[in-house]
Amino acid sequence: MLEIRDISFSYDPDKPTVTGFSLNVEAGKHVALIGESGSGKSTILKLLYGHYDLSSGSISYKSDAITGPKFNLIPGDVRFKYLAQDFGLMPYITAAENVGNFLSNIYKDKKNQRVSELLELVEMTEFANVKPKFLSGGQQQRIALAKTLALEPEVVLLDEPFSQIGASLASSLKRDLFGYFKQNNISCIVATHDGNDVLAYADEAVIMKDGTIVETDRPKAIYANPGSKYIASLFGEANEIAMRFFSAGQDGTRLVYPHQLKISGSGIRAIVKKSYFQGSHYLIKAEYEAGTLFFENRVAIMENEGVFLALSV
Ligand SMILES: Nc1ncnc2c1ncn2[C@@H]1O[C@H](COP(=O)(O)OP(=O)(O)OP(=O)(O)O)[C@@H](O)[C@H]1O
Repeated sequence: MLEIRDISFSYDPDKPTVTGFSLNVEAGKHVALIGESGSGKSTILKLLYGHYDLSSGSISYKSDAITGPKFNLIPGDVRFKYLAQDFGLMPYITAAENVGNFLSNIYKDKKNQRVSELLELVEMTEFANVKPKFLSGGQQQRIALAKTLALEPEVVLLDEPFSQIGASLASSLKRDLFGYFKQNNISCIVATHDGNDVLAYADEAVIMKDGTIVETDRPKAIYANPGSKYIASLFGEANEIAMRFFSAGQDGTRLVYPHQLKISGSGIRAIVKKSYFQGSHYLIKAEYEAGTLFFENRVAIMENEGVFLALSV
């Protein structure tokens, strides 16, 4: 088990970057670190890979301490693999050579077989002999993912691993990749600013803000009951609407996703401002008494048309 106990770290002594972060990750579990840009996700992954020395707290894997550059010349536990946002590929050797770069040349057949298997996993077989400098950003990212897995790590640390990969390929790649991790009992920690990236695949979601954990639970539980507008907005547009709009005299606010509002005969009066095509539906931006809100509708609505909105659940 990977145990992260109350760790703190700062790049600048006057400004803490990560404070009091604790997490346990069991073998084969998938954890998603989700948070806005600058919330400290990449820093956590780098600390887990021993890139920096902790200010306080401890990290251990199967009871071995993970320490920073003060204690090690080369960062990283050999059982871990870290995929940074900049991929770290070598530009002048082919995609296949990059993937097999860390594999031993003694068993050539075994090496070639492993490289082919990994290229197939990331759907890059046809680009095996192409150098990364001739590949697109998304293709390079897929090669980097394959390279990360070459040495059969026990724990993978992935920083925004799908950021450059188009939506259609990303969904099949995610299915294959997370399936592969489960099959091989590989623990995985993924940093992302988009909760939707990992809703289907993470066993646990850790929501980060300003270097601390604001919520941790199963993704389904967090999505259903987001706790704050910040958390809800990590899964897309979210409305925070005063309870009085739903029930006269009630205090407080309620977080409502756009798909939870529908046009009705009565309810919140709103004036439509814009309709955004989303494929299967339109996301409609409207103004109401308390500001702006978003709801979903099957068809576009004319600007300045008045509607009444009610909860669809
Ligand atoms: N090498 C560095 N030196 C100084 N400050 C840094 C360094 N790297 C990151 N920071 C700062 O630390 C904070 C956390 O950054 P970090 O990269 O961990 O956030 P993040 O959540 O991964 O963001 P993103 O989603 O944009 O990658 C930010 O305020 C950032 O500006």
